[in-house]
Amino acid sequence: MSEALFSNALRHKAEAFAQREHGMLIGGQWRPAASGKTLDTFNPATKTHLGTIASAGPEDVDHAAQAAQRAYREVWSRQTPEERQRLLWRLSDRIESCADELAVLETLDSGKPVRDARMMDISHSISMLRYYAGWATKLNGETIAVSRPGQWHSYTLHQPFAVAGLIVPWNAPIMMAIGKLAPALAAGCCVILKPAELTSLTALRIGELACEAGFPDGVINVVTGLGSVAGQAIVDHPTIEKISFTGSGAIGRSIMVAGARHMKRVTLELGGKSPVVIMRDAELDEAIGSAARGIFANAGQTCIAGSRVYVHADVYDRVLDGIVSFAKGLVLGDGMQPETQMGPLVSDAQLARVRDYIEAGRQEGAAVVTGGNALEMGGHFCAPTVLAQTRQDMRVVREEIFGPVLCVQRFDDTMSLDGIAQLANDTDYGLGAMLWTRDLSTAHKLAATVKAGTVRINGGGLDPALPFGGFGHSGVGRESGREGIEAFTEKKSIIIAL
Ligand SMILES: NC(=O)C1=CN([C@@H]2O[C@H](COP(=O)(O)OP(=O)(O)OC[C@H]3O[C@@H](n4cnc5c(N)ncnc54)[C@H](O)[C@@H]3O)[C@@H](O)[C@H]2O)C=CC1
Ligand code: BAL
Repeated sequence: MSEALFSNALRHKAEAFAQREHGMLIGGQWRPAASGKTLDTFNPATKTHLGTIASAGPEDVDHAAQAAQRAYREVWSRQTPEERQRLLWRLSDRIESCADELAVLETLDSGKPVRDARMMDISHSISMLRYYAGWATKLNGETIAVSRPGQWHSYTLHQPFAVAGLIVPWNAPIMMAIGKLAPALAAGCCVILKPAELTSLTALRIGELACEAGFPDGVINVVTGLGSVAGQAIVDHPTIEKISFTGSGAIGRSIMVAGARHMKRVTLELGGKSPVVIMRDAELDEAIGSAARGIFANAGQTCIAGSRVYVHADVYDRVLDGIVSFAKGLVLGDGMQPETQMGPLVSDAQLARVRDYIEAGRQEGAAVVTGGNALEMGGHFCAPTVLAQTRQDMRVVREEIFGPVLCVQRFDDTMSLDGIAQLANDTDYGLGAMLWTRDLSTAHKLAATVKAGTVRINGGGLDPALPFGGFGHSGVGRESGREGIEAFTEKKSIIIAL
């Protein structure tokens, strides 16, 4: 870990960027909103003003859509896959060379510890770009043997949407932006990226780096502004054929409905209420550490956070004690301090939401074993919280909290594996699940029955090559892997009568 990450020089550089007058990247030009409107962004650790961004309206979105259409027609659709590959790789190199600066900017805007921003968010983004750079030259169709051999020769092509709208949230701003930009650009789409209004700064810096990397004007457009205005205008725009969205279930549903008007193709990643199952034979120290990190990383503002833990009664006390002492030992603070392990929540609204959930848990009979309160530390801080004596019917167990709040329950030998799977599956969501057991048979049986897009057994993380997405209310479609790039294309069948 570079000591420079914590240097004043880097912080001043990032702050100077934040304080610049930010336009939006539309057709290769940096422009203010047509209305002249702006929005302010704040540092969640200190509540101090960080910068001002443009607040786009439908007119700006229309300019971006026109610029993207033009760029697709005149330039991008004529580029070779190898050229797309080269540009994606160059962008990854630019990001790598500015990795520390980007991490600091991400921390100042989102509150996450800068070490995490650098080692997870930025590193994963670089890997994602390089993974999809490789795909640009490999997105082949297939030759398909048909039922009329000798009469027909048939094959398929993957053809990109001309313009894709990428709407990303505030919990992992760079990672979410790159997770959509990389496959869209590799597939051959031009894009309009709309970062969350709370955390737009790194997307604007990525826009600059993309220009430096040599992406032609209009291929990457970055439009900032309110979701209800700029985001909605992207969803409603008739020539933006594809929407890739990550965020809340409520907005995801509204995008599905609004998108249907123009038959838009929609990919939705909508969060979860992911279960962690710890069997009696689990490697307990690892399971405890993983369960605690899983919910307290990024202050619980992680779509795949394991927020419900089910533990075998024989090891329940040890697991609960272990997670509670992990929570009590966490160093909270400004993400720019080297010792900080958990930062603030992104905003006052998010803190209020999390406090409301904790209060609802108390009212419904949950026991607050540790935490349960906001902290007067100058920012939107919430104590890492563990709730025991929780039941399946409680709101804290059923709804996504998106904060550092873990619900723990026990099961015993009277419960079959199917019963354990039913507990895990007793949710509208289905994004992730984590299983801890040394028994291979148990692991595979549970993995097959648990309703989740990603099941991890005894550890493991995310990988650009693995499809990522959810069952049920966790979303529609998959990102990453082959599915992630195919989602930015239409498949066409071609038949030649011989
Ligand atoms: N799946 C995930 O990773 C995320 C889940 N969430 C969940 O959502 C809850 C609320 O967070 P919010 O910031 O309110 O999420 P949100 O869904 O309102 O915001 C996410 C993105 O959608 C945009 N947006 C908002 N309204 C839109 C609209 N009408 N049309 C198009 N785009 C729109 C926002 O500007 C932002 O870029 C969180 O507490 C959490 O439970 C939030 C962020 C990420
Ligand atoms: N930058 C995240 C918090 C805020 O702007 O209110």
